[in-house]
Amino acid sequence: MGYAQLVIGPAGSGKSTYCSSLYQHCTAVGRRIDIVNLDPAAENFDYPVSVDIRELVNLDEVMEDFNLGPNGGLICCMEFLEENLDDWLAEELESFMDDDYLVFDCPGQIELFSHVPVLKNFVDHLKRKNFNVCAVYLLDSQFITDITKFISGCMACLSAMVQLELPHINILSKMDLVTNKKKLEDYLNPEPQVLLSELNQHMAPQFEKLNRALIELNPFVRSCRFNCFNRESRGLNLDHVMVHDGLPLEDVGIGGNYAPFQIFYKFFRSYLIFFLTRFKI
Ligand SMILES: Nc1nc2c(ncn2[C@@H]2O[C@H](COP(=O)(O)OP(=O)(O)OP(=O)(O)O)[C@@H](O)[C@H]2O)c(=O)[nH]1
Ligand SMILES: [Mg+2]
Repeated sequence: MGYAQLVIGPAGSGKSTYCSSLYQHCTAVGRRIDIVNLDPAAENFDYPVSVDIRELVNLDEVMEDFNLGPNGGLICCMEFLEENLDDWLAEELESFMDDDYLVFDCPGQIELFSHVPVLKNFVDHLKRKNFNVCAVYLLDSQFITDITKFISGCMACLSAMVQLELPHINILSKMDLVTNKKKLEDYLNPEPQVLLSELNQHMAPQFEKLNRALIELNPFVRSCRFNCFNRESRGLNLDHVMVHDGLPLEDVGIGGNYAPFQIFYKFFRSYLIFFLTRFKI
């Protein structure tokens, strides 16, 4: 059985920097990891790249050939990767041993973990190849400067969790940039009622019912738990995020059973759509 970590999160959230810190950490403790670049648009790396999607597909050529912009081009590249899972990727993965630990540095297009099924199919492929996979979701610490930003960041995390159905670890990145550390605890393991009252304070009264429904959604509140990280890796023991090789994942994120999440998520989505159409927001 091999081990894999999918590093995801919005554009610029610090995924590649995190991969590089993880690489340095593992080198320092004498543990081997291999980093796979899955971002066809990436140019510079602070870590040695073991497998590179750019050897399979070239973003500039795709944009030119199909007359696409950078985001459309990237999705097209990822779909090409999906078509080549059984040959190109399978061949690349063959060289890794049973106990190897792979870290996938993913592109930041939010579509990839909201509704485009490419990453999900990619994960399923890894599982079929006997990899034990977890997702590490990075969210920029600027999301905690304001409760409404924080909630939208958490909803994006939840969307990735529900899509990928993987053991999931949330990490707030760039913690060195947080100036007001006083309220940090409130965000790392938030109390639902505190979130609710802050949301109500920051939003117009017509949102109160929606805010309550959101906070009462237990899985949603659970998705709001975060670890901290900055590029000097202070504040997060990086061993913690590699814990899924053998230890119970429930300790670090959400465990394997996603059925309740999906039911809640679907319920919440219909509630949101109903609310938005009913009140013409
Ligand atoms: N201050 C500070 N800046 C950081 C930290 N981590 C990353 N950055 C900066 O944030 C920017 C984006 O970092 P990347 O690691 O390239 O982010 P990414 O998520 O890989 O970006 P994409 O691949 O383009 O989606 C860079 O300028 C980094 O130097 C951190 O811990 N602290
Ligand atoms: Mg990157």
